Amino acid sequence: MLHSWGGVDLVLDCAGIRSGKLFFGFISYRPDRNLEVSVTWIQLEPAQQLLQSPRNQQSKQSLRGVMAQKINQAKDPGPPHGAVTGQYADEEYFMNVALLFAKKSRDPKSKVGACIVNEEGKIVGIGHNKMPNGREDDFPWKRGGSRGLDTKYPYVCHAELNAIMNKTSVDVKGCTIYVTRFPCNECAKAIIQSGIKHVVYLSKPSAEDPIEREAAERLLSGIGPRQFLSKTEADELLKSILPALNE
Ligand SMILES: O=c1ccn([C@H]2C[C@H](O)[C@@H](COP(=O)(O)O)O2)c(=O)[nH]1
Repeated sequence: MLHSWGGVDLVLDCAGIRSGKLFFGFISYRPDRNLEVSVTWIQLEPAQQLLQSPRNQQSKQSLRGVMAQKINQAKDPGPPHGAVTGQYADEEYFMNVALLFAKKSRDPKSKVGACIVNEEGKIVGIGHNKMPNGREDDFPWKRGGSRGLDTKYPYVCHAELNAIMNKTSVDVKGCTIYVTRFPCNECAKAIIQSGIKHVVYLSKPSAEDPIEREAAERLLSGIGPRQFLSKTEADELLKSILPALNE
């Protein structure tokens, strides 16, 4: 995509999200000089606003996080929250670890996985939703609106809590938690109390209990949870918003 601006030809090359804001990178190119002069990051608008704009409703599902492939191709200007060093491919890797652990869950309906990563980019905790240790066969996996004693809800230990409890480091202060599902309000409290500073989640299914969801949102608002985007989704997002930029 070639644009001309003040005698400089600009090649739109990459885009990404930093701290919940959507950025576009332009590789500037002067015909009289060498290719690739610089990469500039321009903040456009909060990503959530972009997701909600009617123009982008059709791609709402795909507007869910980071434009990973493009970012991987670009030189990484730094970690999104100061939590992960190195390339953005790390993000995909950590979310995949969380997904791998979700697979271990015996919950027939909702398998959740979590992976805690420290500021050096090392995994220091993993967990999935499971019944309490040693009591794995003692409680039902049944669902039920009433959430009574014959359902899983009063017994199951959530993935985030397990990841925190399973930590291999002294503490998880300043860490990032990659979790396959938006945390509930109880996990939000555990995340905050443990000192985890960043939350990256994959899916956000509609909540059974809107009060609990709202509480989770409020609790995590200080952390600014961020939704993860796969490589494919990132490319879709780029494609879907390019026409709008060219209007
Ligand atoms: O933050 C969360 C929220 C939920 N979970 C677990 C607990 C249960 O095993 C399922 C939720 O069951 P539904 O059938 O989808 O109601 O997910 C968790 O680990 N972390």
